[in-house]
Amino acid sequence: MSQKIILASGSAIRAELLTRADVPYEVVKPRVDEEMVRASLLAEGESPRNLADALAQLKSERVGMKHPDALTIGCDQVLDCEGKVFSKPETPEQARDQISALSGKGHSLHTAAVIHEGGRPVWRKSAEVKLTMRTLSDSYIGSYVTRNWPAISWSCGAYQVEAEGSRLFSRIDGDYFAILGLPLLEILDYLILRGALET
Ligand SMILES: Nc1nc2c(ncn2[C@H]2C[C@H](O)[C@@H](COP(=O)(O)OP(=O)(O)OP(=O)(O)O)O2)c(=O)[nH]1
Repeated sequence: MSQKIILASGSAIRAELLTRADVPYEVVKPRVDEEMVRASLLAEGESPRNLADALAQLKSERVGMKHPDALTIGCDQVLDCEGKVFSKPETPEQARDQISALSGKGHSLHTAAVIHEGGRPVWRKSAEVKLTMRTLSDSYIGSYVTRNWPAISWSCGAYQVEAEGSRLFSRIDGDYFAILGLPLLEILDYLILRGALET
């Protein structure tokens, strides 16, 4: 019986990526007030990269402490555009405003994952993806949001790069899976190294 793997995340896309890779795992959603932690760390001047790492660690810890024998994966993703941090849009209007703010510019997605076992973090990975968004017309942004709401409400960038969102970008530098919120290949590497997955 291989070691239990827990995904401490409510993210459907993260779960989908593990399922598609045939990883045996359970989901246990972390009870963390992300917005409060995010606001306080940003107020202290924390960088987007370190913010994502701190939140990923908090989520993996919160769940992992209750499952010390498991490998518990916590994740987080922060979008940074010219020093402004964006979160998942709550309304189509917020999605339109957010995409308008990113239009014609570059932004970074900072994706972090931390694995917790036996009461402590045993592995971590941070990945940055740089994305260059085309200059988009207001009418296209409006129709994009209308066509893709509410699916894009679960993305911190208000886009789904695996769907119509690919049209928004002229260039992407970085790992595709990290855009979707999970440094998948690096996590699989570690799970194989630990003998939790066979190859
Ligand atoms: N399907 C899709 N999801 C994306 C894309 N870009 C970002 N995301 C998702 C991945 C994450 O679920 C979400 C980033 O927000 P968080 O890191 O706070 O995760 P979330 O609140 O979804 O779940 P969690 O905090 O782990 O319970 O955005 C994309 O292009 N396509």
